[in-house]
Amino acid sequence: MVPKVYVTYNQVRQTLARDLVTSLALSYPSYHLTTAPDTRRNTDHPSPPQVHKLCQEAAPRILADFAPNLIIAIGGGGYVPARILRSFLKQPGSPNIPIQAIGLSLYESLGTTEDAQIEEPGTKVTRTQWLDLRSLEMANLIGKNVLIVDEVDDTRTTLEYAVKELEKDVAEAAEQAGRSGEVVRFSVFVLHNKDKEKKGSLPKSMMEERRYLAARTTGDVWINYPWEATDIDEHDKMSGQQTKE
Ligand SMILES: O=P(O)(O)OC[C@H]1O[C@H](OP(=O)(O)OP(=O)(O)O)[C@H](O)[C@@H]1O
Ligand SMILES: Nc1nc2[nH]cnc2c(=O)[nH]1
Repeated sequence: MVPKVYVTYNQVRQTLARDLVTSLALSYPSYHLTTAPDTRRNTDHPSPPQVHKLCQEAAPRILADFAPNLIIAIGGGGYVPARILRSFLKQPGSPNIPIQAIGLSLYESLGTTEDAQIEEPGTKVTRTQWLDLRSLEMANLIGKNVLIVDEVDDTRTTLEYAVKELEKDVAEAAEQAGRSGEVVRFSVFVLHNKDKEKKGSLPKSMMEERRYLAARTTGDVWINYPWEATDIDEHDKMSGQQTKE
């Protein structure tokens, strides 16, 4: 059998860039030419057990400090971490913490980059699903603790939108119920927070009261989560390579 050799688009791009710089350097010897650092070159491939363990590790702090009565998962990326987390937050003798979902979308694969896995941020957050805050169950939330879960905090645009809009809607619902003095205490959990300049921001009180928790802080790398993989064996291979590196 002929062995398969995998060459990624990034390797091809890097090789072409290096060759171009070499030939330009020959033509323009008095210039110092070099390839610019490619911040998008790096990708991360957390494995399913790694994702599981990030949730497990965060659960005691979430229970102790946030004590959530409800989890709101930001779909699609927040669904899986929220569900895993629920198992670790389950207390003997108490029911599971319910999960509600909101659907927000900022990133799309436009198919314009060479690396089809890396998506481009859009310019605005689109609501694809929202909560009915006038419902009886939601009215029960007034005065309670709500944990918002997403998988990644990149530019923070999505989280800013989610927190702002939820706070606004909950305040309206509380007013309508004649309970405007009672607030909902929102906290945030993400698997990964990228250490970069953020476009969005979260309420000062949330940060000061440490109601924001990221299981890991990473560089500005594109993270390929296992639930997005269309070839899980390939994803598994990439995770394995990273673990060895
Ligand atoms: O910090 P930000 O720059 O806002 O990016 C983070 C958001 O981007 C992704 O969502 P996406 O818009 O891709 O939707 P999806 O979860 O349905 O894929 C991810 O799930 C976060 O919600
Ligand atoms: N899957 C994934 N979605 C994102 N949305 C914003 N940043 C990321 C990322 O690094 N990975």
